[in-house]
Amino acid sequence: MADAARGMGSPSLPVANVQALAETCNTGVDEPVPWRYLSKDPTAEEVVAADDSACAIPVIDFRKLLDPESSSSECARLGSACHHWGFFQLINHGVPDEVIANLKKDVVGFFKQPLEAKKECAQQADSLEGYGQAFVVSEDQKLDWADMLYLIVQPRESRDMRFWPTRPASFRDSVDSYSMEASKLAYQLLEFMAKGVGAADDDDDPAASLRLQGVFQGQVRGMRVNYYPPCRQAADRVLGLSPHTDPNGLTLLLQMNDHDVQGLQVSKDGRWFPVQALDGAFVVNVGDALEIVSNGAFKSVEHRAVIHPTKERISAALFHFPDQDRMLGPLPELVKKGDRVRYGTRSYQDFLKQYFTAKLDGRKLIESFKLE
Ligand SMILES: O=C(O)CCC(=O)C(=O)O
Ligand SMILES: [Fe+2]
Repeated sequence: MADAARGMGSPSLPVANVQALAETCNTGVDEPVPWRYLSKDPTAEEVVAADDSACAIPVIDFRKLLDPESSSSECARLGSACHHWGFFQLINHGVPDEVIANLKKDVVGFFKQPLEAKKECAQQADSLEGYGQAFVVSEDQKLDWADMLYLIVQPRESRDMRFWPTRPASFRDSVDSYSMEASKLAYQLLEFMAKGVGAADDDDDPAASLRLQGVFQGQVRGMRVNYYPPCRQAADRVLGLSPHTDPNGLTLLLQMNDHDVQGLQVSKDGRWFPVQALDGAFVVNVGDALEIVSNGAFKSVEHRAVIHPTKERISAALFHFPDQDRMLGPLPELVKKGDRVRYGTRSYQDFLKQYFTAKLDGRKLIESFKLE
């Protein structure tokens, strides 16, 4: 069931461990950053000032979504955020602080271990699951300044425990609780997102919500923990994650460090908007699959991660995949009255395979779904 989401059959070419490389480069006097990591040209791009709050991605209050008094106006804000930004921050989401704190503690603890200990969870030759790097498909491709730990976390029966750390001792329990809670939240969010589309005459069309939730219910969740080491010499020339869209439906992202180190940037109108992740909030984004099923009402937007010169950053992305054994196309319930069907219908498994093997820039793959 989870093979396509594991990147099975589409492994990444082996490259250096970036945390170890960064230690050498950051401490060595004359240790240059290898050219393959110098992918960014700071003079050729526009980045909006981080402190300009008027430009920030919208903040959605989950409590207001639940409250009948405020639900419909907050749903409309949610729909608008998903359409115009493809991103929002979610506050008052109800995932217990303790569950998040335990995940953070154990994820940080995992990356603190010596390289040899982390390598006990190393990727194997046939998939992307485990500790390593992703999306390296050619020997001359530019590389990301990051390591990752990628695990299929739900449903339980699709877990491959070979890749799950045993240290810190509570790591597995923490990921189990977190992935359960966050998956429940994502399922509830989908209901409000369907309402936010306003596809039916009646905004509260339960058929649209149920249909959208049905695409994701009980399906695969993958958690990718990104470790971005600092880069003293060339922070403005390297990228932690190069511009991409997520191939799944909905992504819930948690920053593991406090707000003093930020790194996520979202593309809008040709400019990069830095995200100031709020402590305890989720950064939520729409992936390719959700853009397709919503017939473009929600946008899967390009984003990237930049690097701090002196401080590490860690984030955990929980990817919610749609049913991998079915064809993916716009849901009739989500095609607005009077609108045309804007995306084709194709095998989602083939889509994922292409995503994992081709390293297509930005929105190239999702654009290929669009009908003229
Ligand atoms: O680290 C971040 O802020 C972004 C992570 C991300 O985009 C991903 O894992 O797909
Ligand atoms: Fe992403």
